[in-house]
Amino acid sequence: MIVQKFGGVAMKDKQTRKVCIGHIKSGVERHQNVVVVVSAIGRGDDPYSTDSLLHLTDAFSSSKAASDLAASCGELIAAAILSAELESAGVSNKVLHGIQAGIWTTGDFGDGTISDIDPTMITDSLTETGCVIIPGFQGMNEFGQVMTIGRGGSDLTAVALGAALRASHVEFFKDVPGIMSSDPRIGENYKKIENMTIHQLLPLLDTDRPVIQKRAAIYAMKKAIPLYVRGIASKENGTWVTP
Ligand SMILES: Nc1ncnc2c1ncn2[C@@H]1O[C@H](COP(=O)(O)OP(=O)(O)O)[C@@H](O)[C@H]1O
Ligand SMILES: N[C@@H](CC(=O)OP(=O)(O)O)C(=O)O
Repeated sequence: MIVQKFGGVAMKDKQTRKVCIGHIKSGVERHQNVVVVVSAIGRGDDPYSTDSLLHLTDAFSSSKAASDLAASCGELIAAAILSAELESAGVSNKVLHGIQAGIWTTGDFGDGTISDIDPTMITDSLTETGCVIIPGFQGMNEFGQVMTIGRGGSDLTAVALGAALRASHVEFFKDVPGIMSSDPRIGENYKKIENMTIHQLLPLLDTDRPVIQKRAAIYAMKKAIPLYVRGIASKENGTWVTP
């Protein structure tokens, strides 16, 4: 089995999600079981993006628990939409969220840490359907409260699930065709890297908008999970990142 992660850009609109559905179909055909981790739709001011949800009221500064609960809804909405669109494309699937997903967190609201994963419901569901969708960026603390795990945290959800489920690798679908020698948004002198180690990747992640969340890369290194970073719309090979 593999884990596929689709971020806010991949989930942006029906057009991009159609492309994602093609990747999920191919994933199920090749690997039988695919766990799909989704982020909230879009970025910035887009409706239902994480930032939009966090700005719904300035009173969230008085309740980090309420702020996290609102922020977590972005991934939940994305999971529901993708689930429906997959069904309508003939791909049977199931969404697991909250306690069902078995992701336990500790630490501070807005910046929690994954403390444990109980993958029982995911593995049980994979006997019924080849595609299980998990909203990224969140888990539940010991009091049953929803907690988010830091910006860009769906990458960590994907890697942690990959480790807990012993996935062969975790695939990330990005708006770039792979990992470049430097951020293509910043300069022009970059080239795509075909293969690299996670150790080599880490220095590239010390930037405002890293291609993968650094915590997720460190988790993958500790748990020895291979990563494959590829373009959403690109036919070319992506970048393999090995432990
Ligand atoms: N070395 C790099 N190679 C490729 N992309 C990079 C690199 N460093 C930063 N990036 C940025 O990462 C972005 C892709 O990640 P992001 O949009 O955050 O994905 P997601 O939507 O999955 O969270 C690219 O648009 C690019 O600007
Ligand atoms: N939606 C959350 C979590 C996340 O990982 O998003 P993305 O995969 O779009 O970077 C955020 O904006 O921080």
